[in-house]
Amino acid sequence: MSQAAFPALRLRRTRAAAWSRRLHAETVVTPADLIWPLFIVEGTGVEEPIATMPGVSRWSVDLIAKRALEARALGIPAIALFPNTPAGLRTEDGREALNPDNLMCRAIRAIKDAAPEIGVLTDVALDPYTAHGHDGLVDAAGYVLNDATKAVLVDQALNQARAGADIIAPSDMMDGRVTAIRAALEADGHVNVQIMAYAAKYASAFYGPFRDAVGSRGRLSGDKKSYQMDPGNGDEALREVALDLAEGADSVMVKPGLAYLDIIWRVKQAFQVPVFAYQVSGEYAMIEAAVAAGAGDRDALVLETMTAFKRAGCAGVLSYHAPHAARLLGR
Ligand SMILES: NCC(=O)CCC(=O)O
Ligand SMILES: [Mg+2]
Repeated sequence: MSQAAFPALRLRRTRAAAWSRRLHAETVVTPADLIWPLFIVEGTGVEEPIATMPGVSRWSVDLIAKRALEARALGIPAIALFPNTPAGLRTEDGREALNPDNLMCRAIRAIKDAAPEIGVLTDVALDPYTAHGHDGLVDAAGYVLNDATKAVLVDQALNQARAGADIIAPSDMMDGRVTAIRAALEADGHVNVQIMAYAAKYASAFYGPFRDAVGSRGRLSGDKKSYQMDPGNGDEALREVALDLAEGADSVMVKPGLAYLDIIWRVKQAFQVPVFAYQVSGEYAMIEAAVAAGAGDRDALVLETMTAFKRAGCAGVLSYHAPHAARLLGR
């Protein structure tokens, strides 16, 4: 294709006026692109601020229902739930994950009562329930067992679906769990419950504040490198995504977000499926730290990062800044 040369071609011409910039925008973010992750804690009327995530709190079940109403008012289609399980209920086998009256299930029911039109995404992994802070069952040497964990995750997913979850999101990185969860959901009648697989989840340093939020930081022995991915690996991410899609995932996630835009792009180009990014706790904290230091403007940083995720190919973004972004976008 031949194109004009300067001065016939001036790329600044279409940037000169605001109306024209809007007209030529290639990427548009709306509140419908957002999923809002929320932390749940026991009690009534409880809001517990999370020190490493200024502006983010844990909420008791009654107040979580209010957040769902807030999401609805802001045009946010879905929320994601993460429980801070009381210390006394954390065990080696994480069995509280299977309790039909656990914090997660009570929160799902409260949200479905208050705002049934809001999608509820639930995390499948054992880390908020285990005494050792790992996502699965560990053997005597501290290795996270794949197949034994997978069996528990299936029961955890069913427990969530029976409470009313709309999207089951396995974040554990065990091999083969999507097949097993899909089969169990079908057999139990949950044919329209979706699976969003955390397909390419990296062993990242950006999860620190999240571990504070769910209370697993001090517990974690060792690291998660035997199940989460090496940050240097890109081809392997495509294999992870291919496997989860073949197993029946409806959508896939790349996590963390901003440092992995190339992975999002490669996944979208290779598979043309719905890809979601998780802008994780450490990314949230970085933006807030920049704002607190006077080094950046929150509104601009939030909107620019959201736009970057969409440009890279995302169908949507899980972000702790979701309500803030929705407020900005709804103006
Ligand atoms: N399974 C969910 C997460 O691990 C979230 C991590 C974060 O926000 O840092
Ligand atoms: Mg996998």
